[in-house]
Formats: sequence, C-alpha cells, structure tokens
Amino acid sequence: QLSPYFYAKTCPDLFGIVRREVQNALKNEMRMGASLLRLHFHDCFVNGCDGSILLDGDEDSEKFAAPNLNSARGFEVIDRIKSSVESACSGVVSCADILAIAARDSVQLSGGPFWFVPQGRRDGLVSNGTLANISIPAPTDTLDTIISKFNNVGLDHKDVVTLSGSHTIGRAKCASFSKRLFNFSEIGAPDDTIETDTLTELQNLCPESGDGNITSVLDQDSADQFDNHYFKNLLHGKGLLGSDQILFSSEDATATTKPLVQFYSENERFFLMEFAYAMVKMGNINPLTGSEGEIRKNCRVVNS
Ligand code: HEM
Ligand SMILES: [Ca+2]
Repeated sequence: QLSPYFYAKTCPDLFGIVRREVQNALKNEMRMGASLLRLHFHDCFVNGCDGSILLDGDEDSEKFAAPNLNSARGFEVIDRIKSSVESACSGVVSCADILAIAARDSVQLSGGPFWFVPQGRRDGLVSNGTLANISIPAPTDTLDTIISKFNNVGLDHKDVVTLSGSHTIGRAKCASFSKRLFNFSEIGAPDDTIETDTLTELQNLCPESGDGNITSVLDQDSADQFDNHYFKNLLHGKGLLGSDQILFSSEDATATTKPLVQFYSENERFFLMEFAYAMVKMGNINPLTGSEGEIRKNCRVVNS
C-alpha cells in the first residue's frame, strides 16, 4: 500500500527538500549520514516504521532505551528537514516517511546505491522504550538471538548480513565493544577472532576503564564511504562489534551468514543492489496507513 509516488501531487518538491537538507548536514559532518540511517533502523524495529523513535518522552520512551540513550543522533537534522517540508507543504508528509527518505539520501550521498522509497507511512502515537530494549539487537547478542530479532519483524538471516553492511559507515563508542578487547565472555581474555594489530589499536583507543564515549570508526578501511569494505574486514578479523565479527567467525555462521559475507566481500555491486532491496523490505515493516496514526506537525510530539 506504500508507494514511491504517494506525495507526487501533494508535495512535489519533497525529494529535493530532503536531499538538500541531508546534503547540508553531511557537509557539516559526514558521520550524520550513518546516524540518520541508524535512526530509520531503530524506528522500524519498534512498532514498525512509524517515527516513534523521534518522539521526546520520559525514561519509558525509545530515546531513553539502552540502544538509543547517549547513542542515537540526528534528531536536530530531522527537525530541520521537517520544518522545510512543512513550509512547502504543511500537514502532508509524515515524520516516518521523512526519516525513510533521509536514510536513502544518506546512503546515496555516502557513495551507496539509490532506491525508490515507498511512502505513505503515518506517524505513531506512542514511543515504547521497553519494546525498543527487547526488539533492537545488541552488539553482544549471539547470532541466533540477532537472527530471531530480525525474524520477529519479518526479516531473515540474509537480511541480517545485508543490512549489517550499514556498518560500512559510521562510528561506535568504546562502550559498545570494549568487552571484546579485554574480558570476553567465559574465556576471560580478548575475543580471539580479533586480528592482532586491530586488537592492539583498539586497546590503545579504548583502555580498560577509560572513557566509554570515545568512538572508533566501524569500517577502518573506508569509514565514510558506502562500499563493501565492511565485509572484506570481516574476512580478516577486523569487524568492530561482536555482532559484526560473528557473522563470519562464529560456529553458527557457517550454515547461515558466513557464505553471504564471503560473497559480498567479493561482489560489491551485488551487495549494493541487495542492500537497496533490503532497505525497502525493512522500510515496509508494519507501517501505519489510511486513517491510522497521524501526520505529526512536530516530529518530537504527537499532535494535540
Ligand atoms: C545486526 C544487528 C545490529 C547490531 C547489534 C547493531 C549495533 C550497533 C551498535 C552497537 C552501534 C554503535 C552505537 C554506539 O556505540 O553509539 C551501531 C552503529 C550503527 N549501526 Fe548498527 N547494529 C545492527 C544492525 C544495523 C542495521 C540493520 C543498520 C541499518 C540498516 C545499522 C546501522 C548502523 C549505523 C549506520 C551505525 C553508525 C551510526 C553512527 O555513526 O551514528 N545497524 N550499530
Ligand atoms: Ca566503508
């Protein structure tokens, strides 16, 4: 029921407006592309792609949930896009759709693929922090857990690999991966799937009781370029997050995710094409349509 032409008559300049604003944001800080892409992901995994992550709220809201607190960023950019869109076509375009288009533009402006973004999502009325904690995968999850969290929203183990390719851009805090560097699960030593030079570098960047907010690039080869180097890294033990490296190195990966990692590492075009398809699939998770939800005036608050 979503359509790439949904606003063709009611907001013909929508794409130009969003593109311009994302371009400005990236000129100011290249990382913002990654941050906007991640916001769309964290929106879609909680109650579907309904803009719920954009709502301000108390400690029970999504912004305060563990995967987002002190981590999700880009809300001011969405505010800026929304206000430009409102000036051109007031009360027409949902925040959920703006986020989906901004994610696409972020990928494309980082050198990644283009795709037509289906639209017509409406904005949800609630932000559910508890559900965010349950539904969004954690970097310390096992491969089985990650796959089942994807299955819960209608995505499969291939989508896990393809969409994890998002980690070809962006940054992560030491706190998100430092356990791997020193005291990894039962073995009480560094995760032995980390390549040795990478381990030393990361241990220097993120000392054991240092500042967990220091960040590392997710793709040490091409941090701001949307390419297949993320997958090449995994072949060499250079995945940053536990949830990255297990796609190639865990025992369970052999039967599920490893072959596709290998394939994407050798076929960039194929990865980029499949990524575009997988983003459309993710963007279709449980949208509100018709008279469900609302078109929010301000992405941070439900209409009064
Ligand atoms: C497969 C399970 C996934 C896990 C466990 C995971 C986990 C994480 C973590 C822990 C970070 C760093 C956050 C921080 O330290 O502040 C991160 C960053 C990021 N994630 Fe994921 N992620 C997953 C899948 C995805 C998917 C499906 C997408 C997009 C479709 C995505 C896009 C991103 C991006 C672009 C960043 C960088 C954000 C920035 O620089 O602001 N991730 N992810
Ligand atoms: Ca890259």
